[in-house]
Amino acid sequence: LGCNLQDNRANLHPLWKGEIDVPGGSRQSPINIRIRDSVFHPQLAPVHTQYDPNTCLHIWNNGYSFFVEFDDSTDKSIVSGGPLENPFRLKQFHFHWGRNNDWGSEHTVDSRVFPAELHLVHWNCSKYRTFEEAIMEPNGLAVIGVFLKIGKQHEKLQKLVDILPSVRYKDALTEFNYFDASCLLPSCVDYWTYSGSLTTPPLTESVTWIIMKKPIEVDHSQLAVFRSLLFTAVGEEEKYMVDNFRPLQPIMNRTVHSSFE
Ligand SMILES: CC[C@H](C)CCC(=O)Nc1ccc(S(N)(=O)=O)cc1
Ligand SMILES: [Zn+2]
Repeated sequence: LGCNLQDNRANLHPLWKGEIDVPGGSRQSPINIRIRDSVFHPQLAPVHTQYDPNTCLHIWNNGYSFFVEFDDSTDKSIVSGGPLENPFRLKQFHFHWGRNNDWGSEHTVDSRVFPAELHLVHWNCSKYRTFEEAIMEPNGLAVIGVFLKIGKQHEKLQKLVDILPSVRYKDALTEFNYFDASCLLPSCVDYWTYSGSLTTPPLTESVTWIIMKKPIEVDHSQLAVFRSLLFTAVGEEEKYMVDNFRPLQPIMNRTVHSSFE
């Protein structure tokens, strides 16, 4: 009971003026993944991504993160397998990161925090007609989460890092085409999966989360460029886009399943 008797003042997040907890929410994200509490599911096949680099459209700074958006009018870029009954279409990917390398991820693993986390956002095109419709449905979205750790430079990510200064301000948008998002996935196929929510408004409980066990490596200078972005629009008092992660939410009566033993 302690978790939802939290002092609401403690939940006021600098990014949002309102409360963080959705009153009555029973499957909110992010959560701490306790490895020893996760349940191995032998039927959980590897997740299969098939991304067409030509479906990449643009990058935009939406004031929370920067979104790399894809053309989701066809089935050219999809994720299937794993816990998913049918293919889901890639809509966008984005990241969450900290003001330094000591924190920044949304999910944690046995309370270990990573300096950043990538989210590849897909929607259930077999059941719903649009992304906007799918985000309101309990099985509408599938988000692949990938942890980032500081290590060697991620060469394929550099193409994205180099263009970030062009979306420094909130609402800036720049054309960005031909990017293969699968280069951001770790080589290890192991993952955890659980039912959760969007981690920014509208916080809807519509996400099947697929959290990859292994992180990808980026170097500190690449993350430093993420931190040069702004939450604020041109003409506003500049606020660096950092710490754009949501606090951990109560697991309530959910089970995290693993695809590996
Ligand atoms: C009015 C609704 C609008 C269309 C939704 C735009 C959108 O994409 N929101 C979104 C997506 C992913 C996450 S996360 N961080 O992966 O859980 C959080 C928020
Ligand atoms: Zn996210």
